[in-house]
Amino acid sequence: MSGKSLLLKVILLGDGGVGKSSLMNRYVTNKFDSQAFHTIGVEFLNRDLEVDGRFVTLQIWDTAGQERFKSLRTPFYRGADCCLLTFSVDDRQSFENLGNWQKEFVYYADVKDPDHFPFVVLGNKIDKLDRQVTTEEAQAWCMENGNYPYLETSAKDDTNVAVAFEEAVRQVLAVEEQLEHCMLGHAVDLHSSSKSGSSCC
Ligand SMILES: Nc1nc2c(ncn2[C@@H]2O[C@H](COP(=O)(O)OP(=O)(O)OP(=O)(O)O)[C@@H](O)[C@H]2O)c(=O)[nH]1
Ligand SMILES: [Mg+2]
Repeated sequence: MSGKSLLLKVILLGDGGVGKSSLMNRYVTNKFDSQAFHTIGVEFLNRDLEVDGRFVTLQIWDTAGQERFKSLRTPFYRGADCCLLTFSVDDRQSFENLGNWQKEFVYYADVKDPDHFPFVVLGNKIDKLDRQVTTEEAQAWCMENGNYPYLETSAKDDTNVAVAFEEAVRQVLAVEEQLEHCMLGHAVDLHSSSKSGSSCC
């Protein structure tokens, strides 16, 4: 892989047991453990990938979703480029907690511009038959809370797992391109005599 790889930090958040560790392990090691233990604190794994011609090293941070580990996970939110808000489609409470996870992230990561931060929402365990959250409800939540991309995954069956992490990279690159575009706009403005130029950021 090229030495010009971009390092991106993505963080997986969501209730205990929704499958964050399973998604990370499926993506990085292509393994699934049906008896996985709860995470304590945080763990991270790297994977190199290419998205739309850009070489990226994805540093995936997997956090402990159980409430008792809050103080162990929150110090690691800073510097994240993307946040994957994860719930399990067979666990309604985990879906209803998405807003709390979003708020916890924004607060502890000290996100300056939450409206433009790249969040991606994952509904995991779609292999399960006893669904408690419909695709439409999840899509509606994403639309109302920041127009976030929504993907349904199964770490068990390896459904959409790579697609989800690639979408995270796309979201980060899109924000980056927007910023570059704005900076270019300002640079042009500096040399422009027009005072009515519009700005995008
Ligand atoms: N059927 C099914 N089970 C899954 C899937 N993903 C994870 N699991 C199972 O759900 C349980 C919890 O998965 P974990 O990956 O440990 O969940 P977690 O979100 O990391 O939980 P914490 O570390 O406590 O925050 C384990 O028994 C997994 O095997 C999935 O896509 N389908
Ligand atoms: Mg875990």
